[in-house]
Amino acid sequence: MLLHLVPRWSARLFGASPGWRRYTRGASARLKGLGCPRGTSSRLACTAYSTVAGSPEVMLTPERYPVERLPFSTVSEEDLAAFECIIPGRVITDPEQVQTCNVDWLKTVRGSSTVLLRPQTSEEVSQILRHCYKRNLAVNPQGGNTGMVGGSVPVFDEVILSTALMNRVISFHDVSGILVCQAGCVLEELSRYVQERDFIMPLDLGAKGSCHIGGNVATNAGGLRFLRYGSLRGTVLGLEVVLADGTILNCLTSLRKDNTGYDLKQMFIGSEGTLGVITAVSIVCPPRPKAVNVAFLGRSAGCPGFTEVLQTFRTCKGMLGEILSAFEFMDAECMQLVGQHLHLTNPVRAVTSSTQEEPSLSGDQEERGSNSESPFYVLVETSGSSAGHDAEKLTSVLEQVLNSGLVTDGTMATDQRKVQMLWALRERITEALSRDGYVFKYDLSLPVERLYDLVTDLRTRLGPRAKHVVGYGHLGDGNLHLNVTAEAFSQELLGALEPYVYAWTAEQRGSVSAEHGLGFKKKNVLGYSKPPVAVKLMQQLKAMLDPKGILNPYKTLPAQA
Ligand SMILES: O=C(O)CC[C@@H](O)C(=O)O
Ligand SMILES: [Zn+2]
Repeated sequence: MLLHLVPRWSARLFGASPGWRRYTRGASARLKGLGCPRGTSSRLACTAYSTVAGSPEVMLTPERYPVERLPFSTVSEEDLAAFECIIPGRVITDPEQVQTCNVDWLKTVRGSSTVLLRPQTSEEVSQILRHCYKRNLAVNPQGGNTGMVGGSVPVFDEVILSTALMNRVISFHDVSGILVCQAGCVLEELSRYVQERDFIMPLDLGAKGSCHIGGNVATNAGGLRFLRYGSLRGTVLGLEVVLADGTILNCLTSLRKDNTGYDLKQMFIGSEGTLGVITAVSIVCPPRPKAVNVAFLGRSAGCPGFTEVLQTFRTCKGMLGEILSAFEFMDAECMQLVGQHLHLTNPVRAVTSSTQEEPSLSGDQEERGSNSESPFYVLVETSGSSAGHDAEKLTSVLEQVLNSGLVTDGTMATDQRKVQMLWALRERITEALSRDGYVFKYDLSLPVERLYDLVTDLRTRLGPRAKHVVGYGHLGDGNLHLNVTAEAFSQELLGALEPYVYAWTAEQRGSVSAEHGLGFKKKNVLGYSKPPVAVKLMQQLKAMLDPKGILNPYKTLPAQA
């Protein structure tokens, strides 16, 4: 039986944690002896949570959204027989198994496909697409199904083409760090594989336990290491892609420099399976940092300024230079939600008296802070090659931000387990939000100085209609994750959010999708971030590469008038 798991976000509760330090303002003189080398920079792998099967029914996408089925063929017995010839025993029609792949992990969209195909090779993908193309059957390529915008599941009855069994590492070069693998390799497994060889993957996401590298590339996923290692557009060196008509495009080179003609792979990176099916990836992996340190910082209430968060970022950039590997932020409502739904402990929450021990700080705790909730928290990570040197640098930053009053509380972790615990607070916000109710998600690029204004603006605009309006994200990349929760989906709330959020973003010359792509849910708002000429060119490219429009229809591009 096929068990499709929803994302395995990094998990674990805080427990007693000797070996990490808490800092409060004024404690900087005691910042000493930090910086044990860490064996790895990956966060905790964790238990998967519930499967879709057995959960309450998700509304069918065409019932919730205005979308018309395009005139594709429907899968016949003859088609199933043809698929069975291509991939014997890997044509899944059991409704329960297919159902899992019809629903996105956020449980917000649901297609009605009746068939799931599980090829193992590019040749098999090619034969499947050749058949679908001839028969005018629509295809939904699917990786780990961890997307946020409804791009990874069918809208109607598209054939689901899963990369789950395409999970072989093809080669790894231990001098260059170049990894070549099939598209269905799970990111966390690749991370483990390259770490054993003293490298790391250039990207890391909360969904690493389920997402596939092919899906990461197809959506141009950003994630938690973007600040340091940049976009997949830079780290992916080559791709193998099967085109809509079944042609195999082999651009799976491993060259760092190749200036011969157009860089075709870039067209498929971020195309969300609408231009071709990525079947293999060549990617350059950075050397594994010998030391990773994480500081988690907060501020006491009464100084709610986002300005101080920005100044802290500026200080970190200036003082940490090339070893700064992440600068993430979250607001107090996020912290409240990870506490409420996941029982994670706030490591810098101030307490009212010395009798209120925080178990997570029972080790070498420094000093208590004031007795209030911080309006913002930041997570700063350094990754470098010299443990002592890196810790010294981060310690100086902490001294600086504490002494200047930019932050009032902080904790620093040097060993892997504590680092993972701090990261869990940030990585598991998505999970906490989805336990809070229906989530309206926005993933925006904005000028950093305006990054939080939209959150406060929306709190006023929405009032009690929203349960929570939260802001968090990759501040170092100018990327805000604005999430609004409500008891249930509501057209009225959606109407209050959209197009308002998009128009606001466009006014700042931001992007309506910083890293999640457009998928099904955001395809009609592309025009807020791209001029009409660009949209038209994209539509022409789509028509050229997929003239029948069978690849991931209803996604990424607005329907042509
Ligand atoms: O759930 C979200 O809105 C963001 C998910 C992910 O991109 C993250 O950075 O945690
Ligand atoms: Zn993100």
